[in-house]
Amino acid sequence: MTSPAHLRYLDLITHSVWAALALHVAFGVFFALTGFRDLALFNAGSVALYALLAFQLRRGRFTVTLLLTTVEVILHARLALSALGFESGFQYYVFALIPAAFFHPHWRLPAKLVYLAGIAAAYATLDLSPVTQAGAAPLSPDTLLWVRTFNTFAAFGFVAYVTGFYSSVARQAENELAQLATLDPLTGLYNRRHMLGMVELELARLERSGKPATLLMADIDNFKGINDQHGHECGDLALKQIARCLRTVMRRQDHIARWGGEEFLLLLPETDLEGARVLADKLRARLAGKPLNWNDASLTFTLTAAIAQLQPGDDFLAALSAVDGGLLQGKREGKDCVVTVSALGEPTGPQVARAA
Ligand SMILES: Nc1nc2c(ncn2[C@@H]2O[C@H](COP(=O)(O)OP(=O)(O)OP(=O)(O)O)[C@@H](O)[C@H]2O)c(=O)[nH]1
Repeated sequence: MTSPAHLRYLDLITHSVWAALALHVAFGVFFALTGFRDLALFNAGSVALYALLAFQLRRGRFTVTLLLTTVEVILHARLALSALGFESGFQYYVFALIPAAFFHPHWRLPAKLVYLAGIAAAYATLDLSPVTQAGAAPLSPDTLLWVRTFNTFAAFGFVAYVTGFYSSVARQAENELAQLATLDPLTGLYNRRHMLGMVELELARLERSGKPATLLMADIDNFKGINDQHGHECGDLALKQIARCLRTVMRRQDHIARWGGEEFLLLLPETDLEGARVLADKLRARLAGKPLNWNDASLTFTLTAAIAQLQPGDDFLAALSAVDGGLLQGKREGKDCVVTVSALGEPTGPQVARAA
């Protein structure tokens, strides 16, 4: 039973118990100094309770902790209000119990609603009782103002802490979801779906600006042999390193995705064929210069690439199939080379270049 939600809640409850302990020490001293002996004694009992709860929380018993805390908060509020009156603001702490119960990771909604009804009823008895309204021995107006202000800030502070805690959890979860939706989990590069969105955007830009963009498809040579000889774990590590390598060579505005197993698609905005060829050679040189050390072996990689320039009005799928065809041609002609094709699929210029 150690799900992330469980661990998060345990964190929250642990911080809250320590905060409650500190608060009760402070109030214990205050009540002792102002002559409220009963309240000081109750605080001493509360400090002992919170110390015990902090200790047993290590075993993850947060339901017991929440229920005992609830009883303590309500009894304490009752006692303090009976002594000092409703104006002292000790009832505010009851509100701080609401988020603590609603974020409980194992309680279902009906349990939360029952709990909520229970603390609402307890609050109503505090609110409606003449004893807790008046208080037996009210403080001086100045002291009362200080106590109420302090209680307001402490209770609001707690609610703000819980809300902030869970809003940062929600933000983190959103970021993780966004990453899952856009990134390839192994290499951290864009996934195919996100790349299609980027392509759409770049094509729209290309239509407006008229500046060329180039598509570059790269495939690692003989990758099957890496898996077969050194295992899948080595293959995965190699892919990660290759992805890092490719990314360091590209410009910031270039886009790269893991298109398939050991196949990468790059979209290079404002880059013509000549620029793409230079980049492809840089990629090949960088790969050659970055061997992967695996056990006693030093593994070097080569890639075959195909490039096609996109003009305004070009169809992306046709260009994609053109670079796919270019790749096949490069593989047939010995790999470790760059093949230039037109977006319509006909080879243009020097078809296969090997200079690194
Ligand atoms: N470790 C690992 N291997 C992968 C992954 N995705 C694809 N592969 C492997 O990549 C290899 C691709 O094999 P092929 O398509 O024959 O390509 P190749 O061996 O690179 O041959 P050429 O492309 O002709 O040079 C297969 O063994 C796949 O299992 C991955 O995520 N991790």
